[in-house]
Amino acid sequence: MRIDVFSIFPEYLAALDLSLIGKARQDGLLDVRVKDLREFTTDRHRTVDDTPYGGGAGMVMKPEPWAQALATALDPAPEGPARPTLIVPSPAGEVFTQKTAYELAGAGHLVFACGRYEGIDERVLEWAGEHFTVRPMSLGDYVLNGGEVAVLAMVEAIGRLVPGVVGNPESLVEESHSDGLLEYPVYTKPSQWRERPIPEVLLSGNHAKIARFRRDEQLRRTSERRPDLIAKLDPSTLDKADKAT
Ligand SMILES: Nc1c(O)cccc1[N+](=O)[O-]
Repeated sequence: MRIDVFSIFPEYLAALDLSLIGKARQDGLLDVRVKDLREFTTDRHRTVDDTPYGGGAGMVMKPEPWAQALATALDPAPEGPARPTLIVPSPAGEVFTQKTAYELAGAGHLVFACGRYEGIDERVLEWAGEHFTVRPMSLGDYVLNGGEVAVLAMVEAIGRLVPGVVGNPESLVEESHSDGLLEYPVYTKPSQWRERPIPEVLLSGNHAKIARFRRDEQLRRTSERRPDLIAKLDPSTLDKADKAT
């Protein structure tokens, strides 16, 4: 998978050189290219913003640097009909979820445009629609100063699902949101810590009982912390035993 990221703060994306994503880049599983938007300006001040038409506070990102930058993500031209997906982190975007991460993990080429200030001139997204599948995307309903933090989160969530990136694919199965529920609590040695024991069933060696305990904990946690997810559950994901809970 090729991933292009454009930002006026490319050093913000240095975290993509680390850990799992960093290793996937070294192994050639992810081809991540971070570029400074200011490389695509033409004036001596490397200007990327200007005042908003219609007035209002703040500045808006100029269209031409973005068009020049995004055009480099189209080189070499996509093979066949598949168009790169342009993700624009924005509070006005669709909500990014684990389902989105799985969907995008299957894409061949993702491009991320990190907006700053009051945002990117809307005509950039209109122009980009001729060359990309454009998807404004939000991590949640809160305000950030730019898209870089969101890109770090999305690239990690997507990248780890690309085959070969995570050593043991099994570890992807029982995670929060992988089955629509929150993950169960985990414990490790010592079995007694500051007068706190671990749930006894985990020492039983009875795999069926342990599985039941973990499933019950998932349902309990999800009901307590994210009742909205329970409402969304596909009834088929609840097996007979769950229904008996
Ligand atoms: N919420 C927000 C923002 O305020 C600015 C850029 C990106 C996001 N987001 O992805 O959630």
